[in-house]
Amino acid sequence: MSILDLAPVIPVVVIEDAATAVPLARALVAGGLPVIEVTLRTPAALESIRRIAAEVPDAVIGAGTVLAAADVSAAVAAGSRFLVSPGWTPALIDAMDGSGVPFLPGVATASEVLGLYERGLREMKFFPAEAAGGVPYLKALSGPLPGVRFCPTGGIKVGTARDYLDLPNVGCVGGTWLTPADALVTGDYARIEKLAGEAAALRLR
Ligand SMILES: O=C(O)C(=O)C[C@H](O)[C@H](O)COP(=O)(O)O
Repeated sequence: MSILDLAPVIPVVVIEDAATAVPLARALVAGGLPVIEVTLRTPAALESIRRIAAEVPDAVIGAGTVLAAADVSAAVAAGSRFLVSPGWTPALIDAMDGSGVPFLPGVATASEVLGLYERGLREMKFFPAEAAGGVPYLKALSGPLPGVRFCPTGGIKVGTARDYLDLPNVGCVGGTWLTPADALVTGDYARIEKLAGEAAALRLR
C-alpha cells in the first residue's frame, strides 16, 4: 500500500530534543496518525528516528528534509521507512530510488512532475503547497497529469486540509500544525493527541 493511503495527514515534525521523540510519536499514533515525518533539520533528528523506530512499532516513521544522498543513507540506517524531500535533482532521485524505501520527492511545477514521471514515479510531495498556488493550482494539474498523486505540504492547516483531500490527485496532506513547538517544549502530548485526532477525522467524509 502507498504511503499516501495510510492516513489523511502526515505530521511533519521538527524535534529539538530526542527525549521528546517517543512520547510525541505515541501521541500522534494514539490520535490516529501513524505516519510521521521527522525533518532532518535538527541535530536530534536521526536519534529521534532511531528511537521511534525502536520503541513505537505502530508508527510508520520517515525522514523529511532529505536533501542529498548522504541524508538518504543516514535516514534509512536510522530506521526511516520512507523519505520526503522538498525538491529533487537527478542525483537525489538516484539515491532515493536505490534506498529500498518509498519516497516522495518535492515538486511545484508541471515540468518538475514530468521529470519524475519520465522516471516512472507517480507519487510526489507538492511543496510549498499554499505559496505555490494551493488547491486551484493542484486541481489544474490533475487535468493533464491524471495518473499522478500528491501529498501537498506547506502552509496547510486543519481548516484547509479538507479542500486538498477532496481533490482527485491528493492522497494525503502534510503539515507541522499537529506538533506546535510550545506543546513540545512543555510536554503537552495530550494537546498533540487531540490535534492528531481532529486531523485523523478528516478522512471521514
Ligand atoms: O522540511 C522539508 O522537507 C520541507 O519540505 C518543509 C516542510 O514540509 C514544511 O516546512 C511544512 O511546514 P508547514 O508549512 O508549517 O506545515
